[in-house]
Amino acid sequence: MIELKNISKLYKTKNGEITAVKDVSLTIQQGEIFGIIGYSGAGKSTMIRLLNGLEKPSSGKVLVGGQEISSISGGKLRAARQKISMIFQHFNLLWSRTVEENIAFPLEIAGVKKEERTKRVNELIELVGLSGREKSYPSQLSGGQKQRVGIARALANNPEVLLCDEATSALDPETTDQILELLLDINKRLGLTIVLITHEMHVIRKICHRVAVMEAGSVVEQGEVLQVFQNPQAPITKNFVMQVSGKKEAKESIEQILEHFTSGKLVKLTFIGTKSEQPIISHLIKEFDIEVNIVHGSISQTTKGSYGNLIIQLNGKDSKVEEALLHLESLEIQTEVIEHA
Ligand SMILES: Nc1ncnc2c1ncn2[C@@H]1O[C@H](COP(=O)(O)OP(=O)(O)OP(=O)(O)O)[C@@H](O)[C@H]1O
Repeated sequence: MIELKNISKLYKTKNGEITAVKDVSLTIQQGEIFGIIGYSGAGKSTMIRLLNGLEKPSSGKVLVGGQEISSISGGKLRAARQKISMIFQHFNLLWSRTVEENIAFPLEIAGVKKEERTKRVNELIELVGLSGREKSYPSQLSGGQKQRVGIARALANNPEVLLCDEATSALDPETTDQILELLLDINKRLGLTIVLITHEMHVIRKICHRVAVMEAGSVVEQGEVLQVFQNPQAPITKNFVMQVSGKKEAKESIEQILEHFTSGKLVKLTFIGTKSEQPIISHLIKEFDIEVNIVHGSISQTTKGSYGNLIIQLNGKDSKVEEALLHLESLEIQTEVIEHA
């Protein structure tokens, strides 16, 4: 759906040249949610502007739906950009227009007739969960509701690609989750390709299928989200993964328990892509007649299953504990005995 081939973008400034994007190649599949993560100045916004044709690359090619966005201009570019929509960190709504008038705006520009426009606006309001707020002004809405308007407006002309520019960075954690769930739902229902840029690994974990990590203009790592979480390579990726893995707390918990550790085995379980519905712990207790104490846990959901670690203390007959460990391995949960008394 989207292909970036050896893209570089240089800016000439008074103090010399700045390379905002350096030889980036990426392929984003149709229907995929693809995340680009990086700290401030990594080149994420420049990437978004290259993707929607607002900027031309200094070298390389940008293809969206087979069309080379980076080499067209004028009417052709405007037509191509109709397939690419965008939502923003600060929503960019028209403050003097109501919710329904904001959503109708791109339809008016596209010359859609009044009757059809009203029908489409109603569908979109329903889709983003804003029924009852049609006549409200943006100033009367919460941040989450404003972003819902932004999403509805972005979807008005049935785009093929939705670009999200730090779309949840201005929202509190709970509202962030609600908006991310809405994006996931829209991706599933409409098969829309979503590209999002963010500095928060939580956003990547929650909804992305694949991720590219950017640093100083380059993509330093890319891959399936679960794989990147499981085995981050670049130091910056390790930092991002730490944002959500709770590793520091785990270390402290282990140190604390080791001080008083007198019986059983202390085992670290690593879940990668495990189905969270499985009642693993209660099954261990019932089936193997052992005691299980949870010492520390940090398990997160990704679109491809659970990811994370659980540190448990197992007490019981040696043979039963061994059987329990074998059982866990049969469920493709990695086990590592950290300590035994
Ligand atoms: N129009 C421009 N002219 C000159 N330099 C620019 C321009 N746009 C971006 N840059 C520079 O390119 C680099 C990448 O900027 P960019 O805004 O793409 O990063 P970012 O990852 O989006 O960061 P942030 O989240 O802070 O916006 C920075 O060093 C920035 O100063």
